[in-house]
Amino acid sequence: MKKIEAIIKPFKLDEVKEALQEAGVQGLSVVEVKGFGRQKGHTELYRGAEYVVDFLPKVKIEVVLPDDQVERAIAAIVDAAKTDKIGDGKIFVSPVEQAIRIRTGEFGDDAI
Ligand SMILES: Nc1ncnc2c1ncn2[C@@H]1O[C@H](COP(=O)(O)OP(=O)(O)OP(=O)(O)O)[C@@H](O)[C@H]1O
Repeated sequence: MKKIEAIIKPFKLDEVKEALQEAGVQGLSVVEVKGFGRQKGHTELYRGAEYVVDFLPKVKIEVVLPDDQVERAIAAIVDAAKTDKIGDGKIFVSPVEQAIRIRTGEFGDDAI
């Protein structure tokens, strides 16, 4: 299993969620975050206003999925989240040791 953490522009959340569902993802978590990337010091548009990039509001999607779904999910996120402007976001992938579905007691891929 792997965990994908995708930090995206907030207005792209619905589109990315739908793309992930189409790619077979069964569940995910969303966290509101603030951050900056390499482009600090530049300005970025957020809801029609121009911000000097310090800490910009972003949304982080966390999804744990079987190894064989990772490539498809990444492609779905990139496709849905891309605007070709700075601040489009980043995707991080890390290994997950175990998952447990509390109600049923299932483990591993069966629990996702
Ligand atoms: N190395 C990192 N570690 C953790 N979070 C990061 C990292 N880089 C970027 N982020 C998070 O991702 C968000 C989006 O990054 P952003 O797209 O601005 O990166 P960038 O490198 O400047 O790319 P771009 O050139 O497309 O703007 C940041 O606001 C921050 O929350």
